[in-house]
Amino acid sequence: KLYEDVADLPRLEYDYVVVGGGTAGNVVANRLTENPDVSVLVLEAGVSNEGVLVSEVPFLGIDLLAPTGPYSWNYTTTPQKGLNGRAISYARAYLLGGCSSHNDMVYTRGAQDDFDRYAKLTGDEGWSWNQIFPYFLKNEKWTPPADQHDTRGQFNPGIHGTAGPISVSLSGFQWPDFQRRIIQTTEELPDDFPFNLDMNSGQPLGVGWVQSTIGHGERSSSATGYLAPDFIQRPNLDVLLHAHVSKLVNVTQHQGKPSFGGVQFRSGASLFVAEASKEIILSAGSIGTPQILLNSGVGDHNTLHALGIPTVLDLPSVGQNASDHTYFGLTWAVNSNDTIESITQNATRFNAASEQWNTSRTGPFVFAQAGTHAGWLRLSQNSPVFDIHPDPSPGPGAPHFELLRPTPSVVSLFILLPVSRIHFSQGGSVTISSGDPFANPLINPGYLASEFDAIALREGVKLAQKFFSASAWHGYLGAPTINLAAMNATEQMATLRANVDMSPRDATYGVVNPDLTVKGIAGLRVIDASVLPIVPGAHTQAATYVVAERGADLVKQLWT
Ligand SMILES: Cc1cc2nc3c(=O)[nH]c(=O)nc-3n(C[C@H](O)[C@H](O)[C@H](O)COP(=O)(O)OP(=O)(O)OC[C@H]3O[C@@H](n4cnc5c(N)ncnc54)[C@H](O)[C@@H]3O)c2cc1C
Repeated sequence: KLYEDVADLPRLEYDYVVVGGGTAGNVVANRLTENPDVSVLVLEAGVSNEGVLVSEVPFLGIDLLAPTGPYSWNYTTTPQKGLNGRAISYARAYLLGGCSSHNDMVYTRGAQDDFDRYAKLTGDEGWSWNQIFPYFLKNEKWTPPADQHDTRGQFNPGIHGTAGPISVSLSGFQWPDFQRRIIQTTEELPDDFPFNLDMNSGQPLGVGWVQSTIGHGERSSSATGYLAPDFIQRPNLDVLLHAHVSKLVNVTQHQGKPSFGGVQFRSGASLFVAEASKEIILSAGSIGTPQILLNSGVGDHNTLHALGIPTVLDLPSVGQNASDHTYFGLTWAVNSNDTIESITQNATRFNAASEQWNTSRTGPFVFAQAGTHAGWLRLSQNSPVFDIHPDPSPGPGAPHFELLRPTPSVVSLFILLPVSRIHFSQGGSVTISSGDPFANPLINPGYLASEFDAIALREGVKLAQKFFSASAWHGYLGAPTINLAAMNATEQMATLRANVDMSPRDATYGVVNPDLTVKGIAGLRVIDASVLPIVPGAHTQAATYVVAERGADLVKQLWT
């Protein structure tokens, strides 16, 4: 059941307490409560996703991405060396479903090479592409687009799940002229921009149709999917909103290891403790999870000591090695009236679109503004960057960057995502600077921290320009609307992960073992995006879902 007020909660003792009702947390809660003998409490700091129109309507999702507002944690990064010392706003979802309730809904699994590298880095074949693949299918429910258009040639039905909780579909609204030009570009410049029938096959390179976590014209999130009415009504599952977790408490020793028996959280003006008899599972995401570990005395001893936090376990890797994709927008004017702006800046069309969505879940409002297509591309093998920097990608089948978000707009926007972390020392970090567990953490995504990132970004800009140089765009594309030389470069891409890294069981670095248990602590696991050892060359919600699906199985295996 979903609770808004702690006073209504039937109890404060459960088998499992899951911290964070986000993308991963709700998966774990759902799968564990498949067993009616098991009880689970989810503690979520944010608000309900119910009735939040900007979360439900794909077209309006872009409004949610503002880093401030009622559905955001309102974070700011530390000054970024790679951005000339600028600090930037950093969006993180503050509502049930976490980032799956506010993200761009782009569905990308990543490359086979990404997961095979995870298997290598953790020493656990269970994280390899072949063994993780069934979890993609388990998570997904392939759904016809809202406009029921003929999708042949736009995806490969053989690699999609049909019965999972998360709906995935191709766009249910079309921009025919614009889309035709994209496909024409893949035919005109196939060496640089080959067509890829389905970028979710494990071989993402090329340009293909974007798939989104949308079903029947609405956003599909971990809240709407994994906490759907059939699941949230389970008598063994309680979800408490407005429950801001501060730290883990009640330390005892269990088989020679420290163990936390309780989770302290703030609800209203008061503090409460929820107890877990089996495990506490941290699913608070790449910022919340390391912050809670540090608040609890699990982290670098010197940092903790300086802040007056007693060390429970000296684990220096907590919050380190963070990385994020970098976002860079290029814009052009277009000679067309069939644009996003023709809806957003025309009250009559906007209201008509709204009405159409309300009555039939069709029309422009089912379109997620993340774009109709995406391209996953590599630097040329002969690029001089490889003379000064080893190739950071996990293999020849993985991209160095993405060209995303070609949308029929007054501006056509591209995003570039250099994917370059190859060594732990290159990462950013999430840490704390205060003994107050409710103070905002210090978030350093390490944007453009490595020379490789900057060079790859420059090469990506050239590729984006080349894409639009195809004759397919003649007469359509106007002048660039930005002056590249005067640009400040990069905004948040917000796929931050890898600061509670998985590492082999016997490794002296890392935070969690391959089974996601926290090293050196009993009864504590991390199941969210923060455990991925290196950011995948993809948007990260699909990877997070499979981490959570496998993570839940690992918990079940231990306790049954
Ligand atoms: C702006 C933005 C756009 C994105 N777009 C895409 C996209 O289009 N496609 C894609 O694949 N990926 C996208 N991502 C990335 C993807 O959504 C995330 O990587 C993924 O959802 C992370 O899941 P998670 O479970 O680790 O964390 P989250 O989903 O963030 O869940 C963490 C939950 O824990 C809660 N929490 C945190 N701290 C506490 C605390 N102390 N007490 C209680 N609760 C707490 C949070 O409120 C949140 O609900 C985007 C991310 C952002 C931020």
